[in-house]
Amino acid sequence: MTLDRLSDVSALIDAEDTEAQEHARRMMAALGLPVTESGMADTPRRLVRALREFTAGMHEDPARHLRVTFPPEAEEPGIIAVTAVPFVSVCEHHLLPFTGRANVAYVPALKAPIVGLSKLARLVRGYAARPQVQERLGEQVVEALCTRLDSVGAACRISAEHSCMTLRGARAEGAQMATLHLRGVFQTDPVMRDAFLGLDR
Ligand SMILES: Nc1nc2c(ncn2[C@@H]2O[C@H](COP(=O)(O)OP(=O)(O)OP(=O)(O)O)[C@@H](O)[C@H]2O)c(=O)[nH]1
Ligand SMILES: [Zn+2]
Repeated sequence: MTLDRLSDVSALIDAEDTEAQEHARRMMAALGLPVTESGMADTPRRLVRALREFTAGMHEDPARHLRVTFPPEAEEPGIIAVTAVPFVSVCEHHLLPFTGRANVAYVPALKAPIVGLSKLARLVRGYAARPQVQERLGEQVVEALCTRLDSVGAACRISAEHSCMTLRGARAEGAQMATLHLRGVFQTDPVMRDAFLGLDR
């Protein structure tokens, strides 16, 4: 098959997922869902595709985005941050989506290279595109900023709504999970920590 058309690519992905679609169809049937009715006949395929989309980052290294760097623009690097980065993830317990926003910051070492702004957003969204728990997501973001960049500190604050808690189970509608990960100067210097926490106020 020549992959010169989007529909060809689509067909190839579906062919690879035949087994998953069959399992999805059986699961739905076992749940008593009317999977043979015309409206739902294509639902196993859509379900598998949706899960593929939510977990597309599983086999990639999101920290690769930090490889493209620029020379520093300022003598005193200070805090470099992106706030309100939106992301979608799926909790590893239920495979149900959780959606939220992250504030991400790092402080480059003196004269250390910096990264483009979008790479911080790509980092968050890349780690989010996996079965996750929010704690690990925040941890992975600061770990990457500390180990892949020449930085003296990194921070990540996430606020997210977990549909497994808000739409089912506890049904705590509107409840948000908040996590905060601080490393380096953000941990040792209260002024830096407060500056980070005050970024979107
Ligand atoms: N700490 C943490 N917990 C999460 C996250 N996402 C989902 N959970 C929780 O994972 C837990 C799984 O608990 P279980 O008791 O095994 O699952 P459950 O029977 O579906 O529990 P309920 O959701 O209380 O109905 C639930 O309390 C979820 O709220 C996350 O990112 N971090
Ligand atoms: Zn869950």
